[in-house]
Amino acid sequence: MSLFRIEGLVKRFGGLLATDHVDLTVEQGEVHALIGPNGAGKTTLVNLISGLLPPDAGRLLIDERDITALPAHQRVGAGLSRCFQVTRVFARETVHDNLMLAVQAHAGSSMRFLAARSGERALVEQAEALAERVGLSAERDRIAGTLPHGAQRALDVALALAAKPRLLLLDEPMAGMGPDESARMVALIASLRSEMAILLIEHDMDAVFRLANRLTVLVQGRVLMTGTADEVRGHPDVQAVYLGTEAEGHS
Ligand SMILES: Nc1ncnc2c1ncn2[C@@H]1O[C@H](COP(=O)(O)OP(=O)(O)OP(=O)(O)O)[C@@H](O)[C@H]1O
Repeated sequence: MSLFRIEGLVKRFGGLLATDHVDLTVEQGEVHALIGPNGAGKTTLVNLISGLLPPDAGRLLIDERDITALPAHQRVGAGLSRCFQVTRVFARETVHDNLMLAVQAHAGSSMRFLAARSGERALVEQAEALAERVGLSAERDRIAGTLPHGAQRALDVALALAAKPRLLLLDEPMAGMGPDESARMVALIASLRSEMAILLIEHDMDAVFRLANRLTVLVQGRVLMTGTADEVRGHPDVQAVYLGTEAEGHS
């Protein structure tokens, strides 16, 4: 049984089929990459998954629970957490305060039965554990907006992890990063794999091929193929349609 399943998903914009009967599964412990040339429909699919857009047909299931009709915020409760291409970090707050806001927002009902002081302590411990998880413990008291870009993206991942997701949706986590920052983000994503399923949308093909157990290639809204890195690399249609455009300077 797949942790996450997309069945026959369709999205039309007027006469354009931006999502054309897409089927896709993500297994527990898997990094599944979604790739495709510009305009293939990756952003539309991400918006359908996170609930920012309603589909015209099809279903989305987490652990066999149908989440198709749930609004975005309720999908988080169902186990879906998203990192954004545009970061949602509060730039004027410290790293620690950003994390405290996130863990408070997701504190379960069990917290309400704790005395105020031990409840607060438990939240602080969670915030500190998240900072450590993404390598930001030393930056605890830094104003988030003053962190280097890569560290801000790591903080964004930590904010998504505060929801304790079963499926983490990463939308171009390496965007705008230099090689060192990318390498750190690759290591971070790899370290999360055992705890959750990850759907990764990323243009950095080195990172994708290093991380992904399977890849789905999207072209004009349709799934061209799903396979391992070797299967995708070796597929003549992929080389023609996708990697060909990549070599011509697609970012
Ligand atoms: N709100 C909208 N209204 C009309 N057409 C749209 C809308 N959003 C996306 N499209 C169209 O749907 C198609 C898929 O776009 P989408 O942004 O999902 O592609 P993408 O693979 O994410 O591309 P990129 O890598 O450039 O972000 C494109 O042809 C785009 O012009």
